[in-house]
Amino acid sequence: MSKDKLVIFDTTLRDGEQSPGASMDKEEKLEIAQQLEKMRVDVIEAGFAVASPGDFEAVKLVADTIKDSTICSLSRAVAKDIEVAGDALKGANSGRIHTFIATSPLHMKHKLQMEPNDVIEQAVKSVKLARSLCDDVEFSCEDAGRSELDFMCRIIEQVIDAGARTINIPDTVGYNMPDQYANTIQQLIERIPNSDKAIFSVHCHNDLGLAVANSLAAVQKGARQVECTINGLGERAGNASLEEVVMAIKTRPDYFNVDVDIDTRHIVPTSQLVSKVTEFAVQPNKAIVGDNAFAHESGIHQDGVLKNRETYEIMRAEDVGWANNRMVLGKHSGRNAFKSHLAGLGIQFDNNDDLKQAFVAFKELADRKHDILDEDLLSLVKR
Ligand SMILES: CC(=O)SCCNC(=O)CCNC(=O)[C@H](O)C(C)(C)COP(=O)(O)OP(=O)(O)OC[C@H]1O[C@@H](n2cnc3c(N)ncnc32)[C@H](O)[C@@H]1OP(=O)(O)O
Ligand SMILES: CC(C)C(=O)C(=O)O
Repeated sequence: MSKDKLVIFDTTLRDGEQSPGASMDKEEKLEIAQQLEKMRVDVIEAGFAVASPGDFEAVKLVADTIKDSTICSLSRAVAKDIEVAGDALKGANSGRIHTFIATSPLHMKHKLQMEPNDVIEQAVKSVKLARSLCDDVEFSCEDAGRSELDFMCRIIEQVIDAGARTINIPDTVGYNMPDQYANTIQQLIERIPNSDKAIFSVHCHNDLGLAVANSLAAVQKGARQVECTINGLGERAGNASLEEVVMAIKTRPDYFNVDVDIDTRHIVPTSQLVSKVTEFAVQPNKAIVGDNAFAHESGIHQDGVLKNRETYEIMRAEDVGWANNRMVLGKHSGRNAFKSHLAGLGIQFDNNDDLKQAFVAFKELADRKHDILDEDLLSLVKR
């Protein structure tokens, strides 16, 4: 049986850009969008067109240039925002207006200062306006993670009737636990009478480090779009990371009953581009795209990987865009990796005693020095 497609919606250029210090100009956004298109991302949220003249120009440039991915602009449930988003998207091959309004009691009372029924009315009006400008409309219940299920059922049923074709359920403040969030998605799909007319989407924040876990749990309960960002960039602690979501699905086809179209070989180059443009370094131990994600320094691991990579690697470095996996010689390394590395430098040992002696000298050096370079090894062997 063929698997359902999971839509990958990248919001690096919108929610990612909301990280303090990560703002991008239109040329930078276009360069990243081109890389995302190459990777075969389904939807690229290029910005929030009404936010500034520069962001309008950026969304417009991306919409006018990118042909293979759908280009999206965010907008509040406010007529002007929606009209400006529609204007910016006019040149798109495939455009999407994404409109949102908060649905949690806290946000409605204190931030919007609106009655719940008025929130529903404004949402419906906004979706209708967006549909008059664009066939593809997404609606988000902001702070869905702290919203009441009955109220979300009411508003979502009505926005679907008004023409929204993607319904996004953001855990805006990263408050939910995986089973709780997945249960919300399942309940919404089961209880909303017209839920079959829309794709349910998830958008998770990482305040408790659960953004990817929550997104994947929701996929198991029927979500068919995941909103995510490269390197997990995003407001506060960030969003679900695209590379982690995609590689979880690719690596565990036995577990997930969905598939993604992403060409994963572009993941590392895209991560490096986003890091260069935003000047946000990627931590070395970051899954998939960190420098150490496919590096081994411990002797037992190195020995295993030399015999069979699968002993300590669940993915191939080459499949996500690294040139290869890496063996790093250091204080935890063992004789097998040491010997194999020196063989790569053209050095063979005549007998076991020579190897033993060189290895003892290497361990002494590794206790003193952080990074062992090939020059260090060569001079050590000469001695
Ligand atoms: C969870 C998220 O990531 S939501 C997206 C967050 N991203 C951004 O805010 C980035 C872009 N934002 C901006 O450039 C500006 O905030 C703008 C242009 C949207 C609005 O700017 P301003 O008009 O100066 O309003 P300001 O930002 O101070 O306040 C927001 C106003 O929008 C209202 N509002 C907030 N969300 C919504 C919504 N989804 N629909 C309708 N109104 C909303 C607030 O209640 C507030 O209204 P008030 O001015 O009557 O009190
Ligand atoms: C506007 C929505 C999609 C959002 O970014 C959030 O709630 O975090």
